[in-house]
Amino acid sequence: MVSAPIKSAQSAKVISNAALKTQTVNLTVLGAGAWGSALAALASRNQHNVSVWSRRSELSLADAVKGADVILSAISMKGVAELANRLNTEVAVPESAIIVTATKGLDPATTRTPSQIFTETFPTHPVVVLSGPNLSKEIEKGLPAATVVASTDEAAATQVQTLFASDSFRIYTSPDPLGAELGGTLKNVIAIAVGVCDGLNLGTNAKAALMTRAMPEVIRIGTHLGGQTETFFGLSGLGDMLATCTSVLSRNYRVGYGLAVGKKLEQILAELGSTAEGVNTANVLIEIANREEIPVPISRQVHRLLNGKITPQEAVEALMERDLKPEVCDLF
Ligand SMILES: NC(=O)C1=CN([C@@H]2O[C@H](COP(=O)(O)OP(=O)(O)OC[C@H]3O[C@@H](n4cnc5c(N)ncnc54)[C@H](OP(=O)(O)O)[C@@H]3O)[C@@H](O)[C@H]2O)C=CC1
Ligand SMILES: O=C(CO)COP(=O)(O)O
Repeated sequence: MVSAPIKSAQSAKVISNAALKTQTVNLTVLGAGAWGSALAALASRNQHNVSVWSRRSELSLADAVKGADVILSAISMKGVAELANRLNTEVAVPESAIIVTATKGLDPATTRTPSQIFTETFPTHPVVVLSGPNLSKEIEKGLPAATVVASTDEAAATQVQTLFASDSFRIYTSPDPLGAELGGTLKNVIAIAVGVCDGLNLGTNAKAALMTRAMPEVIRIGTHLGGQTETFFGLSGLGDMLATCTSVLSRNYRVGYGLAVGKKLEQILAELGSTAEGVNTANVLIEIANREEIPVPISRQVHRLLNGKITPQEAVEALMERDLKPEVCDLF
């Protein structure tokens, strides 16, 4: 399955960033966590009008989205479906507003991605996915980073690109929202596996093998769900996998590391105090893999580990003892 063709015919047109930056955009960020706050700061630095809403804020959702040109959701996956429903039924979303989603997860009730939820809820609005190797703590410090804004509406993707782009945040557009979103989502489960690998001190060879063998697994399930193969080799796929699997800043990596050094999942999550989407994603991913009969050996061991069915050591043994086979990538 491939993504729908892009609506706009501007693919060859080079748009002047300088010209677009002169237009001030009214941006509403929904979610005042680590990622929503970092993205709001990037847009503020570009002189846009930014308001940030969260379920704890005094600002009502209706007031937050009033007059918005762009509405960006950066809340945890568990709240996305409810938020989309509230936006649809309780408030007046401006007709021409672009909806951007920066959440990396799968809906536990329906297995849908955030962009699928927003597209189904707001079929007349352009929906853009923002996803890439973006550890928010580094971005907050102004360290250089790159990301992808992906949409079937190329003009909308270009507008979002301009809204956030700066000398320290380089943004590429893509016509594959599902691929960009799924790369960022599925790698969280792999980051848990790599955290286990490091927590058990299994060495660099093991870590390289794990990340490399994770690629066909991510591509197999990601393409089955509608992403394009090449997207998984880009910033939002391989790029995000490398960032998340090799940084102690990653909360998903820290979940795996903590389990490997003998902590309980509940304790690790309490200590994190923020979202580690890979825990929920592992459950939804295994539901999909079982239903569609897609082999996901690494994610399956992560799922068993998270659900207390095996120890970290047993998870490693289960992976090493699989039948021997040729390397040739069994992508589909
Ligand atoms: N941090 C990062 O480096 C990056 C994170 N992401 C993704 O962004 C998303 C958010 O992550 P992050 O900001 O780090 O997480 P945080 O835990 O820091 O913040 C989560 C935000 O979501 C809100 N939220 C949680 N549940 C609900 C709900 N049921 N209804 C409404 N709002 C809710 C929280 O509100 P409250 O404060 O009231 O609980 C908070 O504003 C995740 O999907 C993550 O994978 C993507 C790229 C980088
Ligand atoms: O998605 C991220 C980096 O791109 C953030 O990773 P964690 O959610 O594991 O911290």
